Amino acid sequence: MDEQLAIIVRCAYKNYGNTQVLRDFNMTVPRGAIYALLGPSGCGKTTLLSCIVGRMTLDGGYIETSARGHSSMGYMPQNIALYMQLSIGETFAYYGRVYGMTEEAIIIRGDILSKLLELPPLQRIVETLSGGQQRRVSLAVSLIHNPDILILDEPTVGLDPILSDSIWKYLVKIADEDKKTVIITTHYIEEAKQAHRVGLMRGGVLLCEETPQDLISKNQCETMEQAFLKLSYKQEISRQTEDSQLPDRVMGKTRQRKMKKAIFTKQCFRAELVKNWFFIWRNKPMLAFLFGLPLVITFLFNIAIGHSPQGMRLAMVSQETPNGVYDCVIPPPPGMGCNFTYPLSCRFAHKLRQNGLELVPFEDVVTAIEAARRNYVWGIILIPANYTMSLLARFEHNLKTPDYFVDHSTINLWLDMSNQNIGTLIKLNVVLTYNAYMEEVFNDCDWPLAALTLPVKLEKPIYGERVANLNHYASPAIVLLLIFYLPMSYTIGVLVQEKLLGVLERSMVAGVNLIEVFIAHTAIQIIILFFQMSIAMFVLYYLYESPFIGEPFSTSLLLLLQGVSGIAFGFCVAIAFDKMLHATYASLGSVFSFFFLSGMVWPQQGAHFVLWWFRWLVPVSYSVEALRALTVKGWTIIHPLVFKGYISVSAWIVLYCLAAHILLRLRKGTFSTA
Ligand SMILES: Nc1ncnc2c1ncn2[C@@H]1O[C@H](COP(=O)(O)OP(=O)(O)OP(=O)(O)O)[C@@H](O)[C@H]1O
Repeated sequence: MDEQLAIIVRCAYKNYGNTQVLRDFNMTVPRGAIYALLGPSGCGKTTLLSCIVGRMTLDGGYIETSARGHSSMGYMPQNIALYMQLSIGETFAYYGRVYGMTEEAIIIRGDILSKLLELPPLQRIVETLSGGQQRRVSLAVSLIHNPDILILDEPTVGLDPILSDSIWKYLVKIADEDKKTVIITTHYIEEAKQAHRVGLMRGGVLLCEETPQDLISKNQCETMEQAFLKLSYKQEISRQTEDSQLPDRVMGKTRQRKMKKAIFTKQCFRAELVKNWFFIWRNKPMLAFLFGLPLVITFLFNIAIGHSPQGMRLAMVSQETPNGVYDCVIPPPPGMGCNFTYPLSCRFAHKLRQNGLELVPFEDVVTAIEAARRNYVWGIILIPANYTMSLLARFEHNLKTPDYFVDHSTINLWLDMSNQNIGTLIKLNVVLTYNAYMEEVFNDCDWPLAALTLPVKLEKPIYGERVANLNHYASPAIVLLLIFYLPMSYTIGVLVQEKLLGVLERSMVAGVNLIEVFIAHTAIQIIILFFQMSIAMFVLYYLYESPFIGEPFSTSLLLLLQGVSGIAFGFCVAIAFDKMLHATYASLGSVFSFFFLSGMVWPQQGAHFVLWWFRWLVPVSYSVEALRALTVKGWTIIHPLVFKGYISVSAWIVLYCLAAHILLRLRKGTFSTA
């Protein structure tokens, strides 16, 4: 490239779908000149600048610049594109670090720019500044590293004329004295008089490229505005013929030099790390969400799930006593021994009440069933006539019990099973209550308990507890899903927001790459994850005593890996979707699927066989099993089931990173919403 030139654009073509924005566009920017790019709204100025700074790629043609690296170029996008939670000083420090400046140089340069641009005090948070002040900070950011080439997209919009004038004077000074090159777009045609060269653009084509004086004199006009109007009319008249002459798209090779930079630099990583830290620290509601959610969810999970329903109404029809259950109001006398003057049906009724069931007396079964149909009771218990006598006779005659005693010693139970959980729990309650009351009778009478119980003896469980507890079963799944979901939603929220504000793109134009963004983001997230994990595990395993006999380090490592996989998944979603709503739907959809497939609601072994075959495709499936084995069984990483969990979660991290890389390539390296 000619030494005297800073930027050349040749035969450039750019389309957005079917909309052609640049058509055979040519432009030559000399070194040390201010080049004012003028044109009506929508003619393609921003698109062209985006291609020059590398935010977008051309569809045809080529762009060459004399910039040696990211720090040779300063870019001020059209939108404010600033991190709202940072102060002005922190914003300068962030970009200064990205450009590799020393802390001292950043301070000196920041002072110069804040005087020049009349900025508010450096400790003011960007969010609290007016629109005009934010625009000036944005301009200062593009100047912080004193670049050789400045690309400014409408820097003077909304500024008062005196300030605009001083900015123009500064630009002229750095161009004349320091040989800096400036490309500036503006809607204020007259202010462009101070530029060394003016390019008039219309409909994606450059109409002319002259000095302001030549533009006025060659078109025999008095002002630039008149010259622009004249050229626009000329173009309008000859558009038909021009259109047919210009090819729709150049088929030749596209050449757009990407600025070289190492995959990972300490300076960008540090800048990202500090910026992320300030973002979280300044965002108190976000902090409350990050630390409050694991606490609230695990707490709610424990108080809302796994407990037996209380006060369930059960109709009781007792044919043993003249007034049914009304005769059972008086509790059994204490220490009555093996005495059956107090009916056994009343003893059973009393025990059922003790175990949380509300018994509603009914005279007959038909009315009771009617009550169940009206949703008044969950079931009906029928105690037959002569129950006590028949039961005793059954014990006495055993295998030779006459049918009458068999029928009259049998309690009938009808249940409303429309709610499977409540129906099953009432059934279990009635059976367990029956066993307990019978044990009492056998003990009172000194009869052998072995004659009562099933000839199957349940020994102490090898792992877990004697009575299965749903909460304890689901704890590993809930903690794992939480540790996946929280970093994922945070990553998606932060990155899509940064995309929408244009700050991520600006950082990337300044030289940050997504690997640095990912690593810095993950580093901060790991600190947060540590607290989130501790909170969730404290509530589940300490406060609500879910069984934990495992090794804390291996457990934390698995959870940490799961958290990192959540971050990586969040990255994929944030790259794939530009709109917050779409990203939210994608994340919610996946978390819901993981929720069902993790075995939290129902054991994975009970899923459809197709799901069982493909459960390796479910990112949390093996890790939940591994976590259950780690916590309840106390197995270690050397056990194949636990090892599989670690391998699975690590493989998913790699897979998500690969998917993010492919998505980014498909998007031609841009990470923008444009
Ligand atoms: N992401 C996009 N998808 C589709 N069309 C787009 C997209 N971005 C811009 N355009 C269209 O491309 C054309 C050029 O847009 P561009 O922003 O480059 O214009 P501009 O000259 O900078 O306008 P202004 O001066 O108003 O900022 C416009 O017609 C715009 O509607």
